[in-house]
This record gives sequence, C-alpha cells and structure tokens, in this order.
Amino acid sequence: MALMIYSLYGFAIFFFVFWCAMWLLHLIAIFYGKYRLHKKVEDKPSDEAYPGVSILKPLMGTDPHLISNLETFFTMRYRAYELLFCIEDEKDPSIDVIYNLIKKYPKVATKVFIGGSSVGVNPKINNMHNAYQESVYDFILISDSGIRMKEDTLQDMVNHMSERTGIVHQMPFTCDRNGFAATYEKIYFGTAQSRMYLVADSLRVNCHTGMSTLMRKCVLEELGGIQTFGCYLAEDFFIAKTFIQKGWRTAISSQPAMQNSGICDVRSFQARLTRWAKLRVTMVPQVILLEPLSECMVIGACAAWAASLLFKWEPLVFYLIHILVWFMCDWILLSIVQNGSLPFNKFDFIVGWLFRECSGPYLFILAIFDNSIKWRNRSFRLAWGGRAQEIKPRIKC
Ligand SMILES: CCCCCCCC/C=C\CCCCCCCC(=O)N[C@@H](CO)[C@H](O)/C=C/CCCCCCCCCCCCC
Ligand SMILES: O=c1ccn([C@@H]2O[C@H](COP(=O)(O)OP(=O)(O)O[C@H]3OC[C@@H](O)[C@H](O)[C@H]3O)[C@@H](O)[C@H]2O)c(=O)[nH]1
Repeated sequence: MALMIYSLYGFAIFFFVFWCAMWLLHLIAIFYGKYRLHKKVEDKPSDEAYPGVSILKPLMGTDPHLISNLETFFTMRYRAYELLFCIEDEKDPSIDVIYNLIKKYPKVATKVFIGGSSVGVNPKINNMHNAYQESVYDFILISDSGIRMKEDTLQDMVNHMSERTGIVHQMPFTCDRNGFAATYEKIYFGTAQSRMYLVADSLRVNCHTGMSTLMRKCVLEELGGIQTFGCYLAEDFFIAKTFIQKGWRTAISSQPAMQNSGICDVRSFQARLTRWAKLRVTMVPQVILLEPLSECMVIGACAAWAASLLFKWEPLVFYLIHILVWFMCDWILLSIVQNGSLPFNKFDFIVGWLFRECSGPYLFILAIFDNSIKWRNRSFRLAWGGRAQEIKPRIKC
C-alpha cells in the first residue's frame, strides 16, 4: 500500500515538474523567436564576402504553385549561384516547367540532371547525387520543391554561416494560402513545431530539417558526400548529427522556410506528420515518451491530476486555465513567426488550433505502432536507429 502511495506521488511530482518545464519552453521559444527571427538582412562590406552557392533542387511531379515557387530562385539577389535541377523520371512533367524558366532567365546558371542514381535507399539523395557531384561551389543549398525564396533569403542564410557553423537551415513554416488545410499547416508549423525547433536551436539540440539547408561542401566531402547518408530516410538528421560530432555548429537563419506546395489537404499533411514522427521515433526513441507528454491536452490532463493530488486544486478549473494560457502562448508565438497579419481570423485560429492539439497525440500513436513508411511513390520499412529498407524496390530500366 505504501509503495502504491509513493508511486502515485512520484508520478504526480514528475508530471508537475514536466508541466513547469513546458512553460519554460514556451517562454524560451517566444523570447528566442523574437530575438532570432525576421531580422533585417545586413549587407557584408563587399560582394566578395559572399561565397558561391550550388543549389540542389530535387523535383518530382508538378503542382499548381511549382512554376511560381521555382521562379523565385531565378530572381534572387545573390552574387554567384547555380541552380541544379534534379529529376529522376525522364517523363516527369516538371522538366517542361524548368526548361520554360531557363528560357525566361537565360542569365542564371542552370543545369538539369535527369535519371538520378542509386547510391542508397533515400530517393531524395538518389535524385540529387549526380548534381551534387557536378556542383562547382563551396556551399551547397538543398532546397525542396515547395520552397519559395525572397530576393534576400540566400543572403540571409549565408550571413548566418559563421566560421564555426557548418549548416544553416531554415525553420519550417508556410506561405499564406486559403482553406482549412492551409490554416492547419500554418498553425502546426507556427506553434507546436516552432516551439520545439526554436528551443532546440537555442540549446544547440539537433533539430535539422532538410527542406532548406545550406552546408559546407568541404565537410560533406570529408564525410564521403551526400551518398553517405543515403541509407537513412531522415538524411537531414544524420547529416547534422555527423557535422556536430565533427565539431561544427548548426544554426537557423532569420527567415523561416516558406513552404508553398500547391497541394494542400488535411489527409496528405497528416500523412507527412506521421511519416516524420516515425522517423523521429526510430532515430531518437526517447521521443516516444517526451513527445506525447509535451502535447497541451496530454500534459494538461496529467498536471491537473497531479495538482489535485499534491495541492488539492480543482482539476477541471486547472485544466481549462492551462488550455487557455497555452492557447495564448501559441497565438503569440505564431504572430512572431508570421511577422505580419495572419491570413485567418481568431475564430479560424481557435478551430484550427483545437483540431491540431486534439489530433496531434492521435497521429503520434498511429506512428508508433507502424514502422512502415510511404513517401511519394515508394514504401519503406524503418529499423531502430533510423536505417530504412525499401519494400519491393522498383526496378529501374
Ligand atoms: C520538457 C521537455 C520536453 C521535451 C519534448 C521533446 C519533444 C521533441 C520533439 C521535437 C523536436 C524538434 C523536432 C523538429 C523537427 C520536426 C520535423 C521532423 O521530424 N523532421 C524530420 C524529417 O525532415 C527530421 O529528420 C527530424 C529532425 C529532428 C529530429 C529531432 C529529434 C528529437 C530530439 C528530441 C530531443 C529533446 C529536445 C528537447 C528540446 C527542448
Ligand atoms: O522519391 C522522392 C521523394 C521526394 N523527393 C524530393 O524530396 C523533397 C522533399 O519531399 P517531400 O516534400 O515529399 O517530403 P518532406 O517535405 O516530408 O521532406 C522532408 O522529410 C524527409 C527528409 O528526408 C527531407 O529532407 C525533408 O525535406 C522534394 O523536393 C521532392 O521532390 C524526391 O526527389 N524523390
């Protein structure tokens, strides 16, 4: 009996301390976000201070926004860069889009690589490998198909590349788009994910997401090139992990990554979140406990129970106040990340936020109990540690 009482009190203290720590994370994210994001992009004294950058654009299929997203790479204000388009399938409709843009902007240095190679399991690495080998500059920017750049985004990223920094990445966020799915995506990236991303970056914890990331090529070369990471689906996490082990720093840039895919629906976004959660679970198994506990609805319920046991506080009142204050912190953080007016009103935010908060733990549970992953047109099985194996690999002619 005594053991049971001690255990109950032990759990209650653990939940209450975890709950307090989550408020600390909220505060760190808000202050760090305000300090770090959306700073004016400074000009270095001379143009020569800006190194050349080889930009790898892995493409697969088109969407209604692809042409305008890609066009932003042709109109960047940056001294020396080359655009290396990578397409695996020679019948891919994105090829026409690229050639039209190349015709429109003949002064921009571009190359097109069709066919990919087979250096590992990760199809994005396979797609980019030939372009990586042909890249001529000392810095590599890997940029996913749905990313939009401002004129000064590349300059902003390079400005954050200090002597000790090996990787500068953009914190994932989204462009303004219409509809509930777009609201849901913006709320997810601007609240739950930004909170962890900003805290992780401020504490120098590896949170590198590879959708828009600038790297030193010499370090990649020392590690054997991008093909070294082809055995992982989450190549981004392992690249940053290895850079850090070699003594390099990673940093986020001041502008977040503006994702602007023309395909925006709740189901495919949830499939993407579940895929990412599966990757995190196999790479860092501690998240099986940490992630659900860091969710508003879950930690709120645990802390309400703990507070009623430890301090005899009314649990329902505690829970409702907890949700309200969490909601307000998220609104503040989202406003900081957006840095301007939001494309939806407060009612849309309430609905989108409640949907995100209630569905988050459910999606995570789905991810834990299934180690198979579908990414675009391929399926994989994940093993502990993060290595992946393709299920029924497609035969390439
Ligand atoms: C009181 C402590 C609470 C700690 C809660 C920890 C919850 C950790 C959750 C997320 C960490 C940030 C993840 C951001 C990236 C998410 C997107 C993603 O999954 N991208 C993958 C695909 O591109 C990519 O491969 C993943 C990269 C990062 C993986 C990070 C693993 C989690 C590390 C957790 C360590 C604790 C962090 C504590 C920070 C306060
Ligand atoms: O089979 C594929 C799949 C994807 N890709 C390319 O890889 C990029 C990212 O693909 P998606 O948008 O489907 O996927 P995500 O946004 O979820 O990717 C993210 O998660 C997994 C990590 O490995 C990636 O680095 C990260 O960008 C795109 O540019 C896409 O064209 C391929 O080239 N081949």
